[in-house]
Amino acid sequence: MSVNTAPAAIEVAGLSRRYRNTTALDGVTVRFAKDQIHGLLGRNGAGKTTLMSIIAAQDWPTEGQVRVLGHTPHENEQVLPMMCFVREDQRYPDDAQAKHAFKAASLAYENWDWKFANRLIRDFRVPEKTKVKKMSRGQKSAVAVIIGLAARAEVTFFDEPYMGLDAVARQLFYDRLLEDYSEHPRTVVLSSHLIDEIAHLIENVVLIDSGRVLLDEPVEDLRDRAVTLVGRSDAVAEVTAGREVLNQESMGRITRTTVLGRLSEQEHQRVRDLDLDLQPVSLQQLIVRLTTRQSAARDLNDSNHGHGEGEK
Ligand SMILES: Nc1ncnc2c1ncn2[C@@H]1O[C@H](COP(=O)(O)OP(=O)(O)OP(=O)(O)O)[C@@H](O)[C@H]1O
Repeated sequence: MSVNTAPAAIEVAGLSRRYRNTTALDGVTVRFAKDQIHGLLGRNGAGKTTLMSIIAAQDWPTEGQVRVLGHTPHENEQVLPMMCFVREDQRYPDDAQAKHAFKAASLAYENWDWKFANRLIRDFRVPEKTKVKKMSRGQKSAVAVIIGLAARAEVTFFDEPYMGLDAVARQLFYDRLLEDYSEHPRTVVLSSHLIDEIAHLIENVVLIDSGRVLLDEPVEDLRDRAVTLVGRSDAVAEVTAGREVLNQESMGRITRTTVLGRLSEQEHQRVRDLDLDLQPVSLQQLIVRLTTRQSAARDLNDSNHGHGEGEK
């Protein structure tokens, strides 16, 4: 596994957040490298929003430390304008129209780019003079996404920004994010359930489950953990024999199988001899399987060691 040696934009150590009956974060230690796009993934209720809210200083931890660009973000006037947190349930004043929301953002973020913002407003067809409160869910998401992009904050969090956006608008968001990021590199943390849709954008995956980090790995390494083989069923079965199968589909005599593990040089040769196709692995399938497997192992470990007693 390669180690991410880029300097950290965000460093989180031993972070916990407990509510009365819930432990939303449970000793999270993780770093997000500077000027990269990170995917923050996990099932519903895993703790993604809580983690981003605490890093963005919109919530307080019960325990642990956070540093953003070398500073403690909470009540820190120096760091707060460097961060932009885009969330679906963003509240705006009752009378605020979209143009007021953009104006407020332009004043809050020193790197705000009006030219880019106006282009995005046209692209997403945002009715600027409509009150945000009266907008459709997709239009509200578009307002939030435009602010997140045009702010060009040094650290930007997009918490499931696609909620309500149709397929065309989502693609537009991915395209504009990638284009603008390549011209103006910055640190982006993107939480999403549509893993395969964002797979080409993200360089690093942080996967959390029940408030703990299950996986923190470059996407490239993650993809290397499995292979997908397509071809004659008997030939695919020969090469994949004895391996853990993540996914299998058959149509007539053709089978498409994804298995865990790398192929040896010998196996690669066999793949060529048998005329099989090697295809990229679905990150979504891989992550779903790893989440299920690792959280089951952890639950077993916890029950053996009595972890979590007294919390429920
Ligand atoms: N204000 C709160 N009071 C009590 N419990 C909370 C509060 N906020 C979050 N939680 C709980 O903390 C846990 C983590 O929630 P969080 O919103 O961070 O998850 P998430 O990974 O963002 O989920 P989703 O993908 O569904 O948005 C959940 O069990 C949630 O019910």
